[in-house]
Amino acid sequence: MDRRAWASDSRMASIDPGQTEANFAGRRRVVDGVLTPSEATAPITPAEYGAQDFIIVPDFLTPAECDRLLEMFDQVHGLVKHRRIGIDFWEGRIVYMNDVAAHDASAAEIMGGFQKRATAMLGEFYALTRPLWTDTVQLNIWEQGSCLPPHTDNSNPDGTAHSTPWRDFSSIVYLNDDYEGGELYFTAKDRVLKPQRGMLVAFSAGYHHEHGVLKVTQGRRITMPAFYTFDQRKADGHIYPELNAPAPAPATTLTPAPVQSLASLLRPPQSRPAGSPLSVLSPGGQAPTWQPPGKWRPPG
Ligand SMILES: O=C(O)CCC(=O)C(=O)O
Ligand SMILES: [Fe+2]
Repeated sequence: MDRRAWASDSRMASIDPGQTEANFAGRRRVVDGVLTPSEATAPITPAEYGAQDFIIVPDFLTPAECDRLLEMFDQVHGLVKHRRIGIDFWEGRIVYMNDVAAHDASAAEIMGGFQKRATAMLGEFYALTRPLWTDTVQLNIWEQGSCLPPHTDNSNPDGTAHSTPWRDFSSIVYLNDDYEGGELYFTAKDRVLKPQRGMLVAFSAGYHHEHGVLKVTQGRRITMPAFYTFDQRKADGHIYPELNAPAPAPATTLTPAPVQSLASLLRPPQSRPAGSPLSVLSPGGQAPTWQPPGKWRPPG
């Protein structure tokens, strides 16, 4: 069964998730984070923000909210940046929402609250008819020189298996804009978006919204990305603690599976024993299962 669901007049109905020649052409324009513009390449101007088939909200967060999260990032990043997550590209660059929670519960609540707002916005904007779940919300650092080649958040260009195929939508909130470069480039549209502090961008995960981050040429770029799915099994238990409630054990179970405490769920994911069976985390098959933080797998 197709997990995805939207109204017949949804913007999604006219969005083709497959790749076209425009994707190939757009990807060829970006080499090592440097865009060689075509004659048609153009910025998305503020006057056009409301006219896109994806969400751009310039003032989603206030400057004070951005500052609070930037401060949290700086405090928590120092504590977690030496931890290995197993994905070269993202090593030392991710602060998870549960890292923030372990340090300051109220700041984590800000992240969770923003996610719920962004989820509701996606539901309304794309006239979705089934609930959408956030699978991770993070703070990311993009140091000078970093970039991200064009990609979708749920598929590899060559059709090989992707590490996060369940993702249906993505969002990014930009927490600062005191850097150079770091624009978001949409290959199929051949348009460039300049992030602004406090801005929310949210779009569908297929090739129609294939995107890359152009090279940060000066300063550091701090973002709050999140990814969404119709598949409740991938929902982040830190954002939806209600999903952690154990389901009643079936009457025939002689030795019930151990129920994981909230405190242990709040540990950073990598502190769970490698290879621990996911069924232990979701005794009733309803609670979310932890997934590796694969955001994007480099091609090949
Ligand atoms: O930071 C951005 O603007 C986009 C990041 C992104 O595409 C990703 O993390 O998958
Ligand atoms: Fe992405």
